[in-house]
Amino acid sequence: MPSVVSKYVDDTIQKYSIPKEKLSQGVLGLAILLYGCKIGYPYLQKACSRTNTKKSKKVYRINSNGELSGCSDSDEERRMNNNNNKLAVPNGNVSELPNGKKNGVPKAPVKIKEQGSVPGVNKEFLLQLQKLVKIMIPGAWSTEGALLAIHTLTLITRTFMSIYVATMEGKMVKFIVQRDIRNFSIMLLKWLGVALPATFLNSMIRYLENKLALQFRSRLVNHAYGLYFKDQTYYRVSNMDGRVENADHRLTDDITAFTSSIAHLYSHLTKPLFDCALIGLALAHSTKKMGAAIIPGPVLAIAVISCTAQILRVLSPKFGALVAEEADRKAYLRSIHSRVITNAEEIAFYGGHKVELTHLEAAYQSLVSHKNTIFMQRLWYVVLEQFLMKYVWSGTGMIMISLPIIAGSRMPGGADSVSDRTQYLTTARNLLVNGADAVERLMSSYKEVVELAGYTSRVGAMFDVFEEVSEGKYKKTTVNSIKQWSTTPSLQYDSNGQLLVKGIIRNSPDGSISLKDVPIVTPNGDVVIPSLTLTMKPGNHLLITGPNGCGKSSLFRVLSGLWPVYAGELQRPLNCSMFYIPQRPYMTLGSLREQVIYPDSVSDMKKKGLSDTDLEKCLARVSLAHLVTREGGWDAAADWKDVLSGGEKQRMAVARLFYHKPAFALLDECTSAVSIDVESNMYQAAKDAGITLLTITHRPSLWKFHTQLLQFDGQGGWKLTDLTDEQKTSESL
Ligand SMILES: Nc1ncnc2c1ncn2[C@@H]1O[C@H](COP(=O)(O)OP(=O)(O)OP(=O)(O)O)[C@@H](O)[C@H]1O
Repeated sequence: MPSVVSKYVDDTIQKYSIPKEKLSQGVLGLAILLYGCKIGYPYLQKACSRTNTKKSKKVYRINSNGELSGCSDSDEERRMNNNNNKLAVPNGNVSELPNGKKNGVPKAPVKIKEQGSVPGVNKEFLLQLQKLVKIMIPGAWSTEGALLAIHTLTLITRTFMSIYVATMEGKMVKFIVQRDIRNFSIMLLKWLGVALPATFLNSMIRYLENKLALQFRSRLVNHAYGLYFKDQTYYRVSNMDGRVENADHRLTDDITAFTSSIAHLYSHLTKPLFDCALIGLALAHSTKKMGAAIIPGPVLAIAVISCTAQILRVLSPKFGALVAEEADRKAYLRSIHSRVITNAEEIAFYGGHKVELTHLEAAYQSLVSHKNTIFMQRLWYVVLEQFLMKYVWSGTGMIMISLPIIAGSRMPGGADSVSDRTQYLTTARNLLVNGADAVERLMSSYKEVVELAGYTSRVGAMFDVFEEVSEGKYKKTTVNSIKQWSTTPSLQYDSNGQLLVKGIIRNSPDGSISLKDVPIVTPNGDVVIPSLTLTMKPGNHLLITGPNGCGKSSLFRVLSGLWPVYAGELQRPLNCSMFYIPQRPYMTLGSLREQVIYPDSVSDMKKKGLSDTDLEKCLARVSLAHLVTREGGWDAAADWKDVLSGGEKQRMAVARLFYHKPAFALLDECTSAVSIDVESNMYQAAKDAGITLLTITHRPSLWKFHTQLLQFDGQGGWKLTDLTDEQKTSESL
């Protein structure tokens, strides 16, 4: 491959009659040009380090005018100490309650940002980018590697074509001035002949850029989904950890923006670099042909480019941080929309549309005000950029191309006829326009690089959090006061006050569930129960009671592995031996069949050798057999969340129990909307199927199906007793 490229370069040099001995001078010009870029580079670095000196825990707030403003650590600390105004937004972030209204509209929530660096072009950005590139391009022989190679080749070919066209135009003008109609006509035909491949190449560049972006996106999305759906990470990211808010937005919009940005930047950076190099050579050749010295022109250009780069460096806004903040606010607005859609019925019953509207308006206003800030900053930056790059550079270009004409005639061997000068001027002007365009694109790419840093920071941070969370490393801002009994000696904290996961989880040898000195601790760090010790053997049906918020459901979360075992030892059978049914039943997408077999797929069902007749029996046990005819058969698909009533959804969830037949059923008030007679039938059927019940309930009618009673007192205490026949019958009454 390199030999092909070098042969092509050699051929081209020969074709454009660039004398080989003069090549070194061209390369010198290029080196000076690159040196200019090197001068510009510290500008990037300094800009970043300036940004990074502001690493402090920055708090953004929306003031009463809906504008964005920052406040210092001390401001934030003060607010952190004042917990009265706090509310936890759904994703676990801490927000400030609207403590005042302006025109009846509450202030938008104030988000406390994770401590860390502000996105910018720095070492962290390069490391994150490197990590992401490794995911997007797994190897040189991958599809992405091949696409990248073709893309690069297309970009180089396009540059050669631009030089060729510029030279042709120069010759055409020369033939016009010489009144040489024959040669002019031949040249015109050649020029038209080149137009077709040139336009194809332009379109190809755009096609390859889009194709690359999509290919990168697919790689990242596959990698992200792999992490997100590994070990219940999707649950832990939003419940146990507070660093990634609105993971849905990061998985969709942010990944798309990142991949489009990087694919665009690749062509936006590489093509101008090729352009600069090859156009520099061609310009040097034209200048030499005029018999003028090569050096003064490029030196002048480098000096001007360096100066303008310095000016732009000092005055450039922090686009990376602005873009990251914009993505944050978009994600927040989207999450509020999703809440309205998810809870539409409840909101409609309450007539809560005014409150929801004010939340939406506040979130939208916060996004609009931030966008206005960006537009404003861009306005002034683009004015400056355009002035420097269009006018200052054009003036410099005029001087550059006039120098050989003014000085050329005095040099021995310089071409000096009017037609030669015209040809030189046209070629040089075209080359210079292309070259200036390339340098302008390089300079303006800085803005895009900084924006890319914003997306990289969001996508990279998301992957880091996914990886850490799947390893059980959580970080969450805890604002609740730790309850008194949290000083349990078994809990261990690290130097940052984060709880350490020190408990042991083992497979149970005899198929029972047992806890030994296991505390129940919420993701906020609250210790709900300091230490719990009990054993549940198959056939021992356990009833769990206690006041609201005492930790009943939390016990199930620990048993299912959603919450960590911070201390002690948990022995449990394999996860497939336990089946959890929540109070709010979940209906999946798909057919009626898929509702019963969830979370199995139809192919899992076939592998198990089960048929629709078996499923019908499952439905019959929860008195739902009529659903098959009512809904139009097993393949009927609907939005089951809306189609089924509350009680029907709960019964459907219990029907899954009869399909999966686990050893233990963890029933969390899962029949609260089911009539008492059907509920009793379901419990009896479950026991008859050999399923051991662990039931959380406030209904006395269910006591008779159990053998043991676990009572929480709401103060961290608990009591485990056997249920006597007398208790069962008296409580059932
Ligand atoms: N995801 C969470 N993040 C932080 N705290 C939580 C979370 N889930 C539950 N908690 C807290 O843990 C405590 C116990 O909650 P749990 O759901 O176990 O109560 P419960 O006994 O099942 O109550 P109820 O009878 O009302 O269902 C409560 O104080 C609750 O606020």
